[in-house]
Amino acid sequence: AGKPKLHYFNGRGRMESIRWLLAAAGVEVRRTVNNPTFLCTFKGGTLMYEQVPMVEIDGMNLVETRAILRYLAAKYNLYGRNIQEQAWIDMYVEGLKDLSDMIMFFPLSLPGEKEMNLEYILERATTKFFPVYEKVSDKFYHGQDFLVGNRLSWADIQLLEVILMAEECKPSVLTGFPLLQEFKARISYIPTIQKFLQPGSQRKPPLDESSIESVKNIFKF
Ligand SMILES: N[C@@H](CCC(=O)N[C@@H](CS(=O)(=O)O)C(=O)NCC(=O)O)C(=O)O
Repeated sequence: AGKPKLHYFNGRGRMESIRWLLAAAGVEVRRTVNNPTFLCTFKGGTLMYEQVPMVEIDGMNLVETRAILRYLAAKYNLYGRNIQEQAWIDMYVEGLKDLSDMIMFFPLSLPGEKEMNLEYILERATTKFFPVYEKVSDKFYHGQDFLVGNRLSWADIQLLEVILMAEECKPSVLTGFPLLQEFKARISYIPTIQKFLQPGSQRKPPLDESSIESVKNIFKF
């Protein structure tokens, strides 16, 4: 089967977690189609909700970010060995989605709300979410290196992505979470992930003012 083809604008947004998962699985992608008129080129039913992200893979035009992520996690053996492990992975990735959504939409904050929103993000990250993963990490001292089933899964990849997003908000955000600091170092050195973290990979930079304008123009909001 050919390489997956990603359809999205040339920025992070909802597609970034998909790029992470494909990169961690060592899957090369065909060039991302980020032509601002792409929504129009798919009229007529081949783009289910006429929305992106859309990933062309295995003869399908997959849409809906969570559906795409689940398909890729299962396809590349990153979704647990059984339904119990899958449930643990789901609990971790859905909790992480709540935090990553806050950070993803932060650049779109109204001018007078940026400081308040950032404060809320950091408070949620350090009091609600990171303590959960720090506690889970405690088992790392019992010979386990990963969140679920003692092997790399979608949950580990998503946690690393969100840790780096939170550090972009506040570089010292992991102070007080020594096990998460070790987790970050360990997962970052997995060869496929280490390559994705190098310049020149498919990884996108945080949204800046100019890319926000282009997103608003493409999606008319
Ligand atoms: N639930 C969908 C939402 C997708 C979505 O809203 N996509 C936006 C682009 S973005 O918000 O992800 O940048 C879009 O295509 N909007 C165009 C439209 O809705 O017509 C998902 O998770 O994939």
